[in-house]
This record gives sequence, structure tokens and C-alpha cells, in this order.
Amino acid sequence: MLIIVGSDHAGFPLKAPLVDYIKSLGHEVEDIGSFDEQPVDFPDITRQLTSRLQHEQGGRGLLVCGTGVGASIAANKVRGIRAAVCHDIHSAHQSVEHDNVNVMCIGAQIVGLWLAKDLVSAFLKADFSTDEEFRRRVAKLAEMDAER
Ligand SMILES: O=P(O)(O)OC[C@H]1O[C@@H](O)[C@H](O)[C@@H]1O
Repeated sequence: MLIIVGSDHAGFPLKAPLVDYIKSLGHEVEDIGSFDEQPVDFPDITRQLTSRLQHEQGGRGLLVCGTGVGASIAANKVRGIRAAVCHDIHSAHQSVEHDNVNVMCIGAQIVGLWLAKDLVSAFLKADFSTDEEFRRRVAKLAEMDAER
């Protein structure tokens, strides 16, 4: 799977080792930056990542900012993006299985590297359920997307 990864300055220290980790799981990684801790606004990096992801059917995104919150707010403003802050393992996989989340957001000021790796692993292993109830709900999200 192609995983597009991005961070702002606050997320950079955690993003860097996660890129290597995702590659070690056998995924292709596209790292859109940041590549240092120079201040950058999270909406800018989020816009860059989500516009790439909109053209990558089946791809997923990982955004790292200070708390994950800013990036998730920004990502959810983009059509076709379903982003969630996940700082526990259950949410990391259930958000994909039930809600077809395609961008996981994590906070470098909140979680350490070892938990972040486990979160990423759970997120990437998960598949969207084929159960009708989950498909129906996500279809309703798509309707809301189309109405904006
Ligand atoms: O480094 P500063 O600007 O203090 O804080 C940036 C973080 O604050 C929140 O908006 C985001 O999580 C962002 O990563």
C-alpha cells in the first residue's frame, strides 16, 4: 500500500523514524515533509498530503503534528478524506474497520515512538468491514461530503 506521510515542525521528530518503520512493514512511503523543525503551518502540510491522497485510490495518509488535532481538523475539510486522531490501539484499527478512516493523525507531543509504531501498525493492518451497517454509514459521510 502507498502511505503518504507528512508532519509539521512539531511532528517532525516522530515522523522521521515512523517513515523507516512503515517501510520496514513492506509499504511504499511518500514523505511530503517537513524535513526539519523549521516552523510550518499544519494546514499547509495537510493540504499537500490530502491533495496527493485524493489521487491515490486505496492509499492512506499519516499526519503527525503536536497533538494530531490540528491536522485532523484540516484533513477532514477535504473531500474524500476521513481523518481521525488515534492514540489508542483500538481506535487505530476500529476507525478503519468501521469508519473507513484513510488518514490517521497522531501527536508527537502526546505519544512516544513505541506506541506510535503500534498505532501505525494497527492502522495499516486494518481493512474496512464489508458489513452493511458500516458501508451504509460511510456512504452517508460521502453524501455529506458531496453536499458541502
Ligand atoms: O509549535 P507550536 O506552534 O507551539 O504548536 C504547533 C502545534 O499546535 C497545534 O496547532 C498543532 O498540534 C501544531 O502541531
